[in-house]
Amino acid sequence: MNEISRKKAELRAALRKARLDHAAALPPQVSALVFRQPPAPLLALVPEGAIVGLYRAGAGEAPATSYTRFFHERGHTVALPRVVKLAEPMHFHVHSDPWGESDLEAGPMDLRQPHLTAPVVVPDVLFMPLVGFTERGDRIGQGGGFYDRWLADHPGTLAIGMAWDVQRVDTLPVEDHDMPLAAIVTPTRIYGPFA
Ligand SMILES: Nc1nc2c(c(=O)[nH]1)N(C=O)[C@@H](CNc1ccc(C(=O)N[C@@H](CCC(=O)O)C(=O)O)cc1)CN2
Ligand SMILES: Nc1ncnc2c1ncn2[C@@H]1O[C@H](COP(=O)(O)OP(=O)(O)OP(=O)(O)O)[C@@H](O)[C@H]1O
Repeated sequence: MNEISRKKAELRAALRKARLDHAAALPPQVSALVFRQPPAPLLALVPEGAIVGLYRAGAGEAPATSYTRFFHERGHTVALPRVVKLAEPMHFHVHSDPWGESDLEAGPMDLRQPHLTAPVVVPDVLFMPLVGFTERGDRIGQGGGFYDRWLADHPGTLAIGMAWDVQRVDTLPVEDHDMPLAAIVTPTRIYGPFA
């Protein structure tokens, strides 16, 4: 492992803990209100008819289900990531039932994901979970490289991060393969859109 990877692994562990502790400490009446619907400056980044990729949050992650239902109700095709093996790329599959989630199955890491049979799509706008971020739009994720590889393969997609405020750090080690974000939303702020 090189120096940067070691540093990233350390940061990831600390930030994952901060994220989990923060989410667990939120009073239910607060968690019910945050990330309810995308704020107007973010909505302006989502063209009519755009395919919108989101995620099914795991423990501690910023919840994305309300945004998913919101875009689905507005007539957008919504999609969620599906991962099979670490070595295989992640794909986005149509999520047809954001209210009942009857179209999801158990995936790795306790994540729920669409079945293999749901159509694969390429989101125009992608809301993604962060482990850490900077106010300039640098990000660090779970460490699988799934999002970095997917974004490298789909440079036309606009990437928006969702996070708790406690996940912000002053600087992150950046490697050549790291793909920056177009904007970040937290319960209190919007960072970007970056030019
Ligand atoms: N909500 C949500 N969905 C998401 C992500 C995410 O961060 N959040 N992902 C963001 O990437 C992808 C899933 N990421 C994954 C990352 C690692 C492994 C994995 O198998 N890791 C270990 C096993 C660890 C364990 O089971 O405890 C391994 O290295 O073998 C699987 C999926 C797609 N969906
Ligand atoms: N475009 C790419 N092509 C090939 N490998 C990549 C690419 N992007 C990232 N990787 C590999 O993925 C692994 C994890 O990368 P990194 O530490 O940046 O994770 P991360 O940004 O936290 O993960 P993610 O992108 O899933 O959120 C690294 O071993 C890296 O070499």
